[in-house]
Amino acid sequence: MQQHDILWTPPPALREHSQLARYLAWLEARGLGTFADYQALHRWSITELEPFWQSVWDFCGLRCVVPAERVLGRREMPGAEWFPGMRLNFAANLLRHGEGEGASREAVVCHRETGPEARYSYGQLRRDVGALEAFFRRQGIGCGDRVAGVVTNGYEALVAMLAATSMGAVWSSASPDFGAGAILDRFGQIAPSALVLVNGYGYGGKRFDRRGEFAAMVSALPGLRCVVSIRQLPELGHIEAEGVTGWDQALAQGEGNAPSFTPLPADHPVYILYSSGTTGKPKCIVHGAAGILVNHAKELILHGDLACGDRFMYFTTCGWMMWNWQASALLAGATVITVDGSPGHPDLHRLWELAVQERVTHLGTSARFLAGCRKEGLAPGQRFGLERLRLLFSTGSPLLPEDYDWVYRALPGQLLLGSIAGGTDICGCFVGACPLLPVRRGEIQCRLLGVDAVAMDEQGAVTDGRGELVCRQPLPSMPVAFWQDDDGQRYRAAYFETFAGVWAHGDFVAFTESGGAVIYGRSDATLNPGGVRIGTAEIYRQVELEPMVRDCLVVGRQVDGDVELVLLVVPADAGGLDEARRQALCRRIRTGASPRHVPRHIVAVPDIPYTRSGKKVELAVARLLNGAARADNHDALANPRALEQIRDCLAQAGLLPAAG
Ligand SMILES: CC(=O)CC(=O)O
Repeated sequence: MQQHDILWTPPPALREHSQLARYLAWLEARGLGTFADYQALHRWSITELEPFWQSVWDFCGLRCVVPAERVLGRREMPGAEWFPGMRLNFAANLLRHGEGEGASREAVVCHRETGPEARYSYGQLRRDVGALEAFFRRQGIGCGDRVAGVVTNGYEALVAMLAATSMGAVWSSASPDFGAGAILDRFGQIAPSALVLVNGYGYGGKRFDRRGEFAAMVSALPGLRCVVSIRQLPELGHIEAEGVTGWDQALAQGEGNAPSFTPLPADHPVYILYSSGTTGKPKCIVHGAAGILVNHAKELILHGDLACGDRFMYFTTCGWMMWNWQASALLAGATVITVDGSPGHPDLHRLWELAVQERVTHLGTSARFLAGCRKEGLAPGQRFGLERLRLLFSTGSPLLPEDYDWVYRALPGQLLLGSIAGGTDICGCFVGACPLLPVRRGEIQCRLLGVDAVAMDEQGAVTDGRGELVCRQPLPSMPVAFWQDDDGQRYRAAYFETFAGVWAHGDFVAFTESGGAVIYGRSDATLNPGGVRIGTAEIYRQVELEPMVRDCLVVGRQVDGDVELVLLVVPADAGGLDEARRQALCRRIRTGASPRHVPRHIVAVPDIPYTRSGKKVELAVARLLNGAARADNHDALANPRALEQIRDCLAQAGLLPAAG
């Protein structure tokens, strides 16, 4: 199989009846345009930004109380002004399908490691949102306050977010497996007035009691006016701290109240998300209501072909923006199936089994999970059928061509594999899935509608080759601000310093002739041996195919004004890394990529460090290798010990600079 070979073509049913096909007919019927193909539609969407985004709003039936005076006021970046004059409520839009007969439709199904599954209708969800909002208001929480959650991916997290955003409070969440330090690094900056907390969580068949640490954390957040505690571990009591109310009690106190759905300006903050914070305190990224709504409607309804009656399950934690994305599936009237704990417990079949049991139509996971399934030789299609699955999303890191092959070998051929990429910064995607385009091996299908993305070389010229992923025009879901960044200096520094006036995302990318995209890794981790720019994913693509390798990471070591590549490898077995294996790895890299990609050093290590949302931590290792005394923020890592182990291995290999 070659890179870019077609693995899937849209069947006639999608070409005629998908939401995107209906949208095309809708545009034509309204005289907005007739488009021969997706590329023509995309061109229109970036040349006519205002009619395009208005058409998404209208086609998806989004609601506002006062319409906008126009779609775009100021259009310069940073600072583009979306939907000036509009007044709307975010939660009202997510719950709009729960009205009238919609009340009985299933809204949320929760699968937990720590208890039986639970099902909730849209009617129940609305009632609980109204009750929790009323409870919050009685505690003096209101518009503009921050409501923070340390919660698992389940029903309570959705209720709390909707209750907060219904009254105009800002929702921000972390996952309970974060260390208390990592949570305080985040919430300590935004000073929440309310905190919703679990007493512990289950992961991989084990139960983790977090009451002691979380009680201490409550004391370290002085602005709190109320704390709601969830007995995620039902055999344990609530967190013992001042002002704690149990979840059921809080709902009982507010029972009988409907959500207020307070109308607010388009840029009113709804979410605060965080950068990974591996090299310092996480940045607090503030997202606005209308921007998230219209962008998620586009991504989920048009690109994801999600509709009322569909069943949507994304494996995520509340510490990753894919949770916020998943919540927006309610916008389409879909049923959201939440899963907590480990995707690999009791084994890697868990997600596939749940997908069958819950008749899931849209399943989302990470490239790492799919690679794990390939390596284990799973064949979920043969084992479970999975005929209802229409779309499989993958993100978190670039999906290997071999994993495209695995998907179309091991899963039913009808499904669209939607590799998507963007991130926390836009709480969405620049490139991703399209039901009207073929899926090509190793390639993300397209630039999304309304996204004017190109690759730029280091001089700021658009290139057909590999370059920095930039977005040349504003997107509604670009952040409205960073928290406590009144002059916008940190915001500008994060995206607008590489090239003036355009958003540089920090990914290293190439767009293909057919309009698809291949991501080669983070651009700040690109390697420059002999002046040739190499994306880290180009090397992972080769190395991770070797059965002898369980995991790997590559970084550049500065030597005499040049860079030499250092490959860290976690061997898959007790065989370690002898000379024959090293040579085999080098051979594969040389033939699969190029001689330039071959590492100068290969070092065996016990583990590779990951962020809490599952990304390899290249920068912290590079800093270590190039003389930083210590990585800045161990709390940001899922497995901080890995960094210490790597330091020891690098020292043993004589690769660390002499102290002093
Ligand atoms: C959509 C994404 O890009 C998600 C991520 O990888 O963080």
